[in-house]
Amino acid sequence: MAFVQFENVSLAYQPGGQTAIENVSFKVDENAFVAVVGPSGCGKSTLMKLVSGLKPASEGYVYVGNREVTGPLGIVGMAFQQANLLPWRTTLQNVMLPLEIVEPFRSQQKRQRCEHEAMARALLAKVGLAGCEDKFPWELSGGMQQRASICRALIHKPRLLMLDEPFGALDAFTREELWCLMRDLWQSEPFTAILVTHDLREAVFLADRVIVMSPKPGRIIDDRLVDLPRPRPLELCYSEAFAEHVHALRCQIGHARQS
Ligand SMILES: Nc1ncnc2c1ncn2[C@@H]1O[C@H](COP(=O)(O)OP(=O)(O)OP(=O)(O)O)[C@@H](O)[C@H]1O
Repeated sequence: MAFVQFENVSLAYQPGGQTAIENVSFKVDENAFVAVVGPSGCGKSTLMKLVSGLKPASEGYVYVGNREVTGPLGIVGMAFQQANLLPWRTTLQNVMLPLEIVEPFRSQQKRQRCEHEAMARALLAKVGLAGCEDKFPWELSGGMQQRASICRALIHKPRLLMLDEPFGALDAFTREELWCLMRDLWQSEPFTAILVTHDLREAVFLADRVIVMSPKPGRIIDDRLVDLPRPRPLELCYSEAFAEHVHALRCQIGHARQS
């Protein structure tokens, strides 16, 4: 079985109401990087809620790690468009938050406080935030906050990372910097990643596959293999092969919106 598996999944937010996503089936292998794109309102965030167990399916089955998802999963890390750091906690304390909640770290908290803190400091250093451990979120730029939020999503070494537009609110240069950061984090210690994005270049740069969804109700209309070699330098974004992938995705979404 694949690491994430959807079998004929539909979800209506209101019982008997219109379906947000309909009859969706796909598989994601362990340690793959998959992007989900589609027009606004097609159900991308809904898909994330179903994978992470925040919403149950109205019909069909969702499996993660060979088990049916029946509630919120501890093996998931999440990052969103807003960094959502807690303003009363320092950067280090924000990054350590999942270790206070997720097992087995929660039970080890008192005995292994020093080890946990060292893990958080090492991760912050890896994303270029050494020296910011004691700063509060409002003392960090948007890009730095998002780096910290990615550390918080990864600190408990989740097997699955869910990314819902994490770079959407950043300027173009910072966004590209964070693409490279995400690429390097994933390559150095692979995890399964599902990225929701409106940015087709971002999807092609980071993902092995791009799933394209139709407008409401969301259905999968394409599952595109991105066969660009890894490791991928930023310069790849200016190659013909890269442009072809982006163009094909743009055409598909354009057609889906019109129909
Ligand atoms: N909590 C909710 N209650 C009722 N309807 C909802 C809820 N959340 C989302 N929807 C509806 O489900 C559909 C899919 O929404 P979703 O947020 O998954 O789309 P999306 O593709 O992520 O959109 P966007 O790209 O604009 O962020 C939309 O029609 C939306 O109005």
